[in-house]
Amino acid sequence: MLMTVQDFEAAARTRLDPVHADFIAGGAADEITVRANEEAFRRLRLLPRVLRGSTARTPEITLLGSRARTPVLLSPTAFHKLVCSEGELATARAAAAAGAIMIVSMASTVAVEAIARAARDAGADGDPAPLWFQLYLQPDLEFTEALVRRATAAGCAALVVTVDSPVRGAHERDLRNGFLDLPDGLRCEHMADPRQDGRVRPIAMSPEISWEHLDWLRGITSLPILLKGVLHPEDARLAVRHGADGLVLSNHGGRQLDTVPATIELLPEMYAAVGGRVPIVLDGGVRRGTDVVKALALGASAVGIGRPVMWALAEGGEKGVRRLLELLREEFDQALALCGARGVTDLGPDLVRAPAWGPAPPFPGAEAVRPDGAVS
Ligand SMILES: Cc1cc2nc3c(=O)[nH]c(=O)nc-3n(C[C@H](O)[C@H](O)[C@H](O)COP(=O)(O)O)c2cc1C
Ligand SMILES: CCCCCCC(=O)C(=O)O
Repeated sequence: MLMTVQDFEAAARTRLDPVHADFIAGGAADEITVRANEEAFRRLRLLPRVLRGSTARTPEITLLGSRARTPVLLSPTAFHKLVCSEGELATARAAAAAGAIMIVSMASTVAVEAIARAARDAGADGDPAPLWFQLYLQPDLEFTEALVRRATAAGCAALVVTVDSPVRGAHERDLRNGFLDLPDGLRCEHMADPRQDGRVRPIAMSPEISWEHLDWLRGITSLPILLKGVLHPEDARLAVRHGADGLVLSNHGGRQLDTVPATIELLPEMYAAVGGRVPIVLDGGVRRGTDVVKALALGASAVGIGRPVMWALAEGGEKGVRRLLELLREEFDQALALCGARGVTDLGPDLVRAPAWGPAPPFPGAEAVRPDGAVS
């Protein structure tokens, strides 16, 4: 029985080609950050309030003009057809049914126009949350602009610009497995270049990209822009100054620079840096409803999930992703109730306890300073 995100991971592993399972689960280099993301959530403790007389609870949020029935977003993940023949169409239908914002990856294996149609059709009797579109800014600005226009025309309500990828992270599992390209028959639909008879270009991850490119993007679109992958508080301040409307506090699920901190550990500092001026979406290691509560309590406006969506899609296609989103909603609702909260606005940092780090051990050979300041 599929009761937890972990169950989805185990079930997906039995269905997936092991090379593809590694592509999804893997991260950069020693995968220290991959593990850190989940471990950091596990280390945090919740301190609930009692006797609050709360009855109706609502998980709803409005984020940069997008209304959603859950604070759990689908972070952008590439190549859904690798794990399910319907690919992003299945994911979009499930997200629409759950009223969850789906961030379409620029590296999707279905075009954004078709994804948007699937979401609209699936959400017809409900209230589908809008799609957002993720972008790697390409040095070829004409191509980038055309893609922004396409996503906008398809109805995407925000742009999520991934900024943590001046080069690709060292995905050592993929290198060992020889997984260097999509299998025949699959392609990144958005990289087909109309100026070159539909030839599919590689996605450029370019160290040339700078704040000037963001300024350029700000000038060509009125959609809200979120920057995904800002980790340094000074960059968060710069992002606000350059007109970003939101941040996705993300370390790319540990797939770019290994050994960066867990995102949940960085959240209080990032929240302080932006001072509530723009919303923060956090992703990386969110696996439980209690993780959602912890992130929102520490200042996130919403959270994103990456790998769990791929596992659910591999396990059960559209139905699998629907079940995943439902189980996270149930867990989140139960955690809210147990915290004595009615909704996201009742959550604050007073509900979270972090373990004390304790004093760092002295460097080998360094003089030890005693608590009274004396040097031994
Ligand atoms: C298989 C896979 C593909 C991904 N593709 C993209 C992508 O195309 N663009 C992007 O910005 N991030 C991508 N990411 C990163 C996710 O958006 C997200 O930051 C990360 O998965 C969150 O961590 P989690 O997997 O622990 O939930 C990908 C992650 C995975 C696992
Ligand atoms: C060269 C294609 C890269 C697609 C982007 C996928 C991604 O971000 C990942 O983490 O994997």
